[in-house]
Amino acid sequence: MTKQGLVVVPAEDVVVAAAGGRHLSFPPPRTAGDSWRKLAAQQIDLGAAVMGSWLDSMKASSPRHRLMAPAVAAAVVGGDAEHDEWMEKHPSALDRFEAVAAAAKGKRIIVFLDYDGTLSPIVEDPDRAVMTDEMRDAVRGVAARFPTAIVSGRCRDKVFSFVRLAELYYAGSHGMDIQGPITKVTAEAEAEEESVLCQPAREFLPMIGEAYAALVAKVGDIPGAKVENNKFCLSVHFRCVDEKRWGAVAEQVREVLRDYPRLRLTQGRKVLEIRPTIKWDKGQALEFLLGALGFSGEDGAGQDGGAFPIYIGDDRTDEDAFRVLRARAQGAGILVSRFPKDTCASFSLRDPAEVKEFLRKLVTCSST
Ligand SMILES: O=P(O)(O)OC[C@H]1O[C@H](O[C@H]2O[C@H](CO)[C@@H](O)[C@H](O)[C@H]2O)[C@H](O)[C@@H](O)[C@@H]1O
Repeated sequence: MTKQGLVVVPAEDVVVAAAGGRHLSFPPPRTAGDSWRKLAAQQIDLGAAVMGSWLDSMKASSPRHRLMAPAVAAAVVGGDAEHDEWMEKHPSALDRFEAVAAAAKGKRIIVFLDYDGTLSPIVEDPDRAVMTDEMRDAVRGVAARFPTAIVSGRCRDKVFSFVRLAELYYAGSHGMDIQGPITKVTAEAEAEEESVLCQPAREFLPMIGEAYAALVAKVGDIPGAKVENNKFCLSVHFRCVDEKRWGAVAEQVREVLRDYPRLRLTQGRKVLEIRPTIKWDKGQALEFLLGALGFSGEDGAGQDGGAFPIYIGDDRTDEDAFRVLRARAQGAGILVSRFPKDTCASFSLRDPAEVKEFLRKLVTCSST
């Protein structure tokens, strides 16, 4: 974006010049230093030095928007060399499309799509994160050819109201609420439950409801703060809160969590996420869905020549799914990001517009 000779750089999404694709191996090598181990520490520490670490974590993942000239922007993120190096490890999935298609040949492609920041751009108001008709067409096209799932932190009904495609699988609440495609039969009210495939955190529903009420009461007075009920998890948004008051948000959330030791905190893009302590995340949801589609097991063996899962996501919570793909040495994890980030994904795309282009290419290549 250009404004009076300056580049408006959301530092959360610091932009550096895109490097061309000049990458050879498939999948590309893992980020140096196994930085995914650091990502495993994404659960925010509730122990000593809690407030400092919460706030540091909130700031580190959500730097302020800044106005910068391109050269300054490059300097801030370590210059083009750092970006080039990162792009070598996580090349553009568009530039490497042929390599991805070749690796998938003879296998069953299964597509997993995160919602916010992947199918819709990040916006200030979570209720307005709509998807364009063009994106919907692209997803519809993919779903007509390959099993396709939306895997989102949002509650399943909410994300369905944005996507509005009955033929997809939906894994809402960070994978804790999985539903299969809605058919004519399951569309009938009483049969809807039959399309629910997995809800491992059901027993937490009353507790989540209580914690939601407590959070609304606690952070409701902080201007800009917003609590979103995602059914099996909760989001406390601080995107619109003055940075000086982020500490107050963290403090209030911590107070509520003190009363609920069976709930834990993770962090997304300018959002604190409260969820049950069960070992279930987007990675487990990915494994569950692969199994439901007949591709369980480490080698992804099953029908046809095995599975080739493609997972596209932009957030820390998507790393759980990228890690599963790495561990299974299967498919392709694609991070949506404009700038270098620690990730277990093999490839990258810059933004939802590139995601749309990638999905369209998948459709075209499967039709030829
Ligand atoms: O797993 P996702 O589908 O990516 O959901 C993660 C969270 O996304 C939403 O929040 C994010 O997007 C909002 C709209 O662009 C933005 O305002 C917010 O700052 C982002 O964190 C959603 O509202 C959350 O409930 C999800 O957990």
